[in-house]
Amino acid sequence: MAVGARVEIRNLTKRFGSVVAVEDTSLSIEPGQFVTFLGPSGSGKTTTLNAISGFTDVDGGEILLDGTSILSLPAHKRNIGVVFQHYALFPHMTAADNVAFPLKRRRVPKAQVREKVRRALELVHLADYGGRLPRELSGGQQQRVALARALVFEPRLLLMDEPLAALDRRLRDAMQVEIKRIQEQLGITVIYVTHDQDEAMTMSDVVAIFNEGRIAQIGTAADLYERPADLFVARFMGESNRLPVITCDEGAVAFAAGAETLRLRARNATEAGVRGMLVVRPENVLVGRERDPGLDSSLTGRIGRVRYFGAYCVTEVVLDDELIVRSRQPVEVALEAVEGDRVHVQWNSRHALFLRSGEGDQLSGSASSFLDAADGGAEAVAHG
Ligand SMILES: Nc1ncnc2c1ncn2[C@@H]1O[C@H](COP(=O)(O)OP(=O)(O)OP(=O)(O)O)[C@@H](O)[C@H]1O
Repeated sequence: MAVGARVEIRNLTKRFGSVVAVEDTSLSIEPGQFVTFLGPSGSGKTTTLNAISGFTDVDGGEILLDGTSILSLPAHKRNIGVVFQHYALFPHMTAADNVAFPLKRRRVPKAQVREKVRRALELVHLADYGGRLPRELSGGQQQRVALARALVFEPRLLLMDEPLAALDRRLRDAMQVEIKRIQEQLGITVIYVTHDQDEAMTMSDVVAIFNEGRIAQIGTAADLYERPADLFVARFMGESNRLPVITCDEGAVAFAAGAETLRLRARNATEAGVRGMLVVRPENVLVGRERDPGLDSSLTGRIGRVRYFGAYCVTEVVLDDELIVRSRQPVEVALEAVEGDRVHVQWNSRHALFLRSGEGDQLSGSASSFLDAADGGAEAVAHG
């Protein structure tokens, strides 16, 4: 059985002309870990992956596999399995011949090739499909052949670049489970690139959030969701309500609600006068006709759009200055309300996090948008 490789990236830098695709990035990956690179388009995920696989050269830094530099080795000598979004199978070769290809290139004796190909196809549940051409296989089956081909030479590290992006939702869910099963069965290290935060959250031991060629934060899905290091991570991981605020003193921020300035609690606010956002997840926001004495933070507004999703409801509350706060609650908990009803939006301050504005954040006064979803997620930011 293969055992996973340890991967060490130190101060990696890669430029394409004047574009800095990866900037001074460092990362340590433990043997057998499943690490996902998540981030917006153009943030450097693929370039980092390609630097590891050897498909791209680098301008600076070091990449070590089990303590040994691999940068001077050509891609095919690194012994790393790679799967891309587009299966890249040879169309004129059967599934079995496709899987055999890396072994033949490594001059593995014929008798061993047959046995290894059989085992690899079995691993991806395609034992009976070896004789088919790629065009005679579904998208999901082709991707499984690509996976078998990447695993057949028993690499200790597998790189996957959006391998499921071309598949439909149901097939993608099934393949996520398959990939996890295979990774756990083999014990190999996996680095996985995706745009899809659900995929990242369900599959990974560790998620690295990329932003403009750097890693903004690395941690478990729960770390990133519950303790985002900055506004970029908070916005990228899940949905969030974000209220533009300014800190007033320890544990409190000021929020301009129309003509009024309200004081809201924010445990992690320290010195006064810092601009930023108060971040509260929609699942921690309750909407009620009365103030709930158990919740220490409250704003008033009018019911906007209410959407029903079967298991839960999303209620939008429009504040006086036309900002929207969104609440997501199980249907039986959600307030039955009609558009225009006057209500309280409330939360417990232990669920509110103050995050200072960074250079890239939009903070154009109180009318700035403060509610959005991650890349490709739900809609809508500012109201009106
Ligand atoms: N071969 C190339 N030539 C020129 N610029 C490139 C090349 N490859 C990548 N870049 C640029 O480098 C930056 C990082 O690209 P990269 O493909 O690593 O991002 P990504 O996070 O993988 O994006 P996506 O999710 O869209 O694949 C981008 O600005 C991109 O335009």
